[in-house]
Amino acid sequence: MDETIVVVGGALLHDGRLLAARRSAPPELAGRWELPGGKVEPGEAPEAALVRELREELGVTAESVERVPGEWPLRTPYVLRVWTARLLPGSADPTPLEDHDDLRWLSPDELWDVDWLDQDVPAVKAVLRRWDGQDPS
Ligand SMILES: Nc1nc2c([nH]c(=O)n2[C@H]2C[C@H](O)[C@@H](COP(=O)(O)OP(=O)(O)OP(=O)(O)O)O2)c(=O)[nH]1
Repeated sequence: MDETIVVVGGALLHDGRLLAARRSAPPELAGRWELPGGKVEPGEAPEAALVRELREELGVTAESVERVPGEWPLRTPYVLRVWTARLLPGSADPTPLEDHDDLRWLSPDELWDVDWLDQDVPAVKAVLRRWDGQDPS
């Protein structure tokens, strides 16, 4: 039986930059940077969960674009899957409403300026590979 619970991460891309969010909780993750998102609820499509989480956490209206290949284990039973996403016309600018206390739009050459959660590092590398066809490895 598959008891995996998917955490969706949003690689929100805008004007050639990726949005990184600094967690404010729980204490063991606070201060580290991640892709905004959260747990998929029972019966919910991951793309819908991503749109919901981006609205709740950042106050934006966004849409998912495409799945970034790969899956990254978090603490059991969670796994991280990532979709690229974009802001829809008329969306508010992202604001750290819950779970985060800082946001940064990072250009490709700034991506490693922030202290990503360990488990997000391979996910961000996968995003970068899709982005402009670059391969950072
Ligand atoms: N959103 C997100 N969570 C991540 C990432 N990397 C990572 O290890 N996590 C962990 C942190 C949390 O333990 C878990 C997701 O929890 P969350 O707090 O963001 O999800 P949620 O909004 O649905 O939370 P809640 O309803 O339980 O409060 O996955 C990431 O890139 N994005």
